[in-house]
Amino acid sequence: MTDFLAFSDTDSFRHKHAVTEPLLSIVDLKAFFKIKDTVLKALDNVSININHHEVVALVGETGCGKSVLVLSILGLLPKNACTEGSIRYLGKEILGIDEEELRGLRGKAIGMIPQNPATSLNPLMKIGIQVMEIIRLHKKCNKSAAKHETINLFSRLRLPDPTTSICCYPHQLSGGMRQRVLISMGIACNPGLILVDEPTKGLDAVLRKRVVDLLKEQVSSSTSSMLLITHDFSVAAALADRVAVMYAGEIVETGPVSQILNHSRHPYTKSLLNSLPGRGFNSIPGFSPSLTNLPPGCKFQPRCKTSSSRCAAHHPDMEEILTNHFVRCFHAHRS
Ligand SMILES: Nc1ncnc2c1ncn2[C@@H]1O[C@H](COP(=O)(O)OP(=O)(O)OP(=O)(O)O)[C@@H](O)[C@H]1O
Ligand code: NI
Repeated sequence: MTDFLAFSDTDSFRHKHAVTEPLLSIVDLKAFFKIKDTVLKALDNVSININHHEVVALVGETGCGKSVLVLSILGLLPKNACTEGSIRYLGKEILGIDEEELRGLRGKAIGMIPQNPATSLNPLMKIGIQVMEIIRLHKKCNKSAAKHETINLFSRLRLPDPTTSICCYPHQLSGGMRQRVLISMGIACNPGLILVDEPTKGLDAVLRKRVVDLLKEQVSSSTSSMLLITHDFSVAAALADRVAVMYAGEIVETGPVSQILNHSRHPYTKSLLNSLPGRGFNSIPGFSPSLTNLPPGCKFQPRCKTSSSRCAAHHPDMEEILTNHFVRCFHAHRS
């Protein structure tokens, strides 16, 4: 626990370390699930940095490993998972640290806004109490100060009538309100890094815009960085500085948001963008490979229209084709 005292004062620690090192640095992260006699490779050598005050969007089809990446950062993977590699937060290794140290990290240094508002709140507890508990745990403040902060947070997130809504139970709230309660829990302690899993999933257009605006406000009014998982490129476009595209457990392209949206070089990213309603609605033929039986060579090759024999035999490395724009494709230069 002592090792992580630095996390309890993230801003001053961050100041000392200036911007010389990333806030979060993930290097060659692997995550496997053992299922009977087979091994499912959910993450395969994932490397990604998140810099200070930066929003990185992680996009990719269902099952490609986005949530597993977020859960591995917080040490929340189930027991049948094995991990290898390195995850450093402000220079300290956090992969494989013990539960007590993780508790000191979660919520305070790294906040999480989980994927499912319907199952992520305790149905038997008033929502105000659930938020106050996080504040009291990490800020070591008394009940009335935590209550005051919770009301402030709720009004910042425009939950109607914050002083009465803190006494509501989750079932008394609409889906959009529950989503805002989860956002308030994720940002309650002003963490250095906020992990946000599909914040707009299942919301209508109006609520989607409201949630995006709230997250935008949080990023601009604090020093937080964000790892944002989304299927929705418009959410990435509205919030992210950088986009990382995942396919079958690995990152295949990363770059500044405008570069990825307008000048992507990986055939998978291009196909994803072409499958958007505004860009032709062309679904990607074929399916993602089974993570228990991955093809040799490039994992996208079986679905790729521009592949060559080299792609089927060899696995491409990430290559920087323009400043800060990395692509895992032998043919990135030709497009
Ligand atoms: N507890 C588990 N045991 C076994 N396999 C798992 C477990 N959790 C996830 N997986 C597998 O790991 C892979 C990645 O799952 P993950 O939930 O990270 O996908 P995702 O990219 O978040 O998808 P979605 O967009 O649907 O949320 C999937 O093949 C999934 O079936
Ligand atoms: Ni997920």
